[in-house]
Amino acid sequence: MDLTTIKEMIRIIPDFPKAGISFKDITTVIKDGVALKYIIDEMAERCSDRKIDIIAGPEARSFIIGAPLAYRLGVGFVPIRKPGKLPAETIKREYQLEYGTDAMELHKDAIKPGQNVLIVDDLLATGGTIITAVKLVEELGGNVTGLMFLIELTELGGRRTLSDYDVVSLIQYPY
Ligand SMILES: O=P(O)(O)OC[C@H]1O[C@H](OP(=O)(O)OP(=O)(O)O)[C@H](O)[C@@H]1O
Ligand SMILES: Nc1ncnc2[nH]cnc12
Repeated sequence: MDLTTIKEMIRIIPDFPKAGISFKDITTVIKDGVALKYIIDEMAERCSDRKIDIIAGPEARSFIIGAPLAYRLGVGFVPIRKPGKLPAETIKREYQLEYGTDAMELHKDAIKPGQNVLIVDDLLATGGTIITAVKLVEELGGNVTGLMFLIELTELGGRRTLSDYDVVSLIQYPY
């Protein structure tokens, strides 16, 4: 298995969920056990020189990658969720998507001040989702040590939005 093969396994759906969006569908990767193990191991490898106390990731697709990566690194995983899903006291922020607006919440006791937090997601597009996740984590006093993605859409400016942070992506699309 290698990253070229993983890229070939990603299914591209034109005009989903609306006209002009070239949707990168990772379900075709994660249904393959060898491919899923490979991407998690590859991410773990790229974390080896970092201090990570906990991983956080935004609903929903980051959960698929973030939880096994946390297990592999022997740390915990914290979900950042769409409004109304987390049951205890939360903090909340609104953000813009490539195709709409939304909001996310984080439990107030999810991160301890000073904890080193790796934020994970399946895909970096405009960076709107992840910068919101970063702000939520930082609001609780977390130290964001890195941002890890399976896919980066390089022409949508995510890296510019996240220029203060260490961004790692396994697969890039110039589209
Ligand atoms: O960099 P951005 O422009 O913010 O876009 C990237 C985000 O968009 C997708 O999630 P989506 O909001 O579609 O939600 P889902 O994970 O619940 O499908 C993807 O999983 C990222 O979280
Ligand atoms: N083009 C895209 N494909 C899959 N997920 C996305 N999230 C934001 N943009 C996306």
